[in-house]
Amino acid sequence: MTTLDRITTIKDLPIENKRVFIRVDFNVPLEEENGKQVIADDARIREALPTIKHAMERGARVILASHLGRPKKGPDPKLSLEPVGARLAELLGVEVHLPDDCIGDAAKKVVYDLRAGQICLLENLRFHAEEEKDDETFASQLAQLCDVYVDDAFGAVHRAHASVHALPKIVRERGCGFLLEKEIAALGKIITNPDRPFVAVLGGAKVSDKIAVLESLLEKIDVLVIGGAMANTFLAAQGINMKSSKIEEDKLALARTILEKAKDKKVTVALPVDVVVAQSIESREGKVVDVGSIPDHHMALDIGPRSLAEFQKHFDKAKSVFWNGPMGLFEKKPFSNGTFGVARALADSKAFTVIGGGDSAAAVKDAGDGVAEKFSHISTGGGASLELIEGKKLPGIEILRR
Ligand SMILES: Nc1ncnc2c1ncn2[C@@H]1O[C@H](COP(=O)(O)OP(=O)(O)O)[C@@H](O)[C@H]1O
Ligand SMILES: O=C(OP(=O)(O)O)[C@H](O)COP(=O)(O)O
Ligand SMILES: [Mg+2]
Repeated sequence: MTTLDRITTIKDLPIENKRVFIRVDFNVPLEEENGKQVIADDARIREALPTIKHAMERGARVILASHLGRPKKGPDPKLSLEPVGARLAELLGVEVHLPDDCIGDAAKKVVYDLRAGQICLLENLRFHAEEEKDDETFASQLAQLCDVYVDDAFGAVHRAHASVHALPKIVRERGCGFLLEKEIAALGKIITNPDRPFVAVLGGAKVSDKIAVLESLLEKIDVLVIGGAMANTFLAAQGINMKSSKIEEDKLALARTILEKAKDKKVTVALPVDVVVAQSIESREGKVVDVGSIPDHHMALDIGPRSLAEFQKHFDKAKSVFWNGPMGLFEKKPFSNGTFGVARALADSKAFTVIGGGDSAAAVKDAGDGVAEKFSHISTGGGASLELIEGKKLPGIEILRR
């Protein structure tokens, strides 16, 4: 079981007057409004506040660092952390300094000028390809900025990336923040000893990342409910023509293996029987069709009402539910019913319900008044909580141990 054994918490780290690098997960969902990037849900910023405030109050010179999105090649103004810095400044009521690069002279200038209790937010770590390569030279450039390393980026601890892995490897004074502690404590029960039946609900768009997790997840669960873009690949793997839907062609064989393995393990798999389709993600309305009857040039963008009713039957019997990944393109109204329907169904269920993921967490908050509050735990990490439940050791946690 994952515990925080031999991991120092920020409370016990010598941070007074020190330069303290806090890795946060400020990878917030964004919406474009009149050509500007606007934060759709600031939960990941709010959840990091206890650690940030603690460091400021103890007179640390605080250096926050995060990734945002998946920039393809170098700096991308649409994925700048600038709006995040502005929101953070509002929430804290202090100035947040924003160097325009996370390493080099731009960063050094801002960081070395910080006084005790002051705070800066480095620009998107992924503007450097070295971040995702866990590059040691890049990590040593980040290390030049700080004396102490704190990881509070729960949503990114499953990534062996430079700011999560190579950097803490070389900073002797290292530990975790309050959010990481809180997440591990809250997820503990569902990781080690979930009440059964245990239902996992998987959706979302990060199919190639998350499909591999399903194979070992089958060892832990009784029912696997699949929706969202994840379901498209599984339906295609069963020979259904998904037409223009988003499919991961190179994962079809793996999807078949998972379905076979589920049969062997007597894990029930529920896939959509109907979907909401449209010709493009910009379409203003969708049409409900059976999965076998998707019209040419149409793509599946949500689960349909019959699927929701089928999924509900599994939720009614569940004692524990873990959900990661929306059931469709819920950000657009015509394709939100499946996700909001599952959210409402789980909110009303008697099971221990955990939802994880930046987008999933945002979705339950949009699902209606009082829905989010009825979940037992809303985790800031999707992939991270999924891999913890799967039983994996996560690089960002393991590297913090003494
Ligand atoms: N059928 C679909 N087609 C296109 N996008 C989808 C579909 N289903 C889900 N999505 C998208 O998946 C995204 C979230 O995926 P992911 O990041 O894996 O979830 P989370 O952040 O909760 O872990 C959402 O932006 C949603 O619009
Ligand atoms: O948003 C995140 O994960 P999630 O979408 O699984 O919740 C994390 O910030 C990790 O991002 P990544 O999957 O681009 O490495
Ligand atoms: Mg996401």
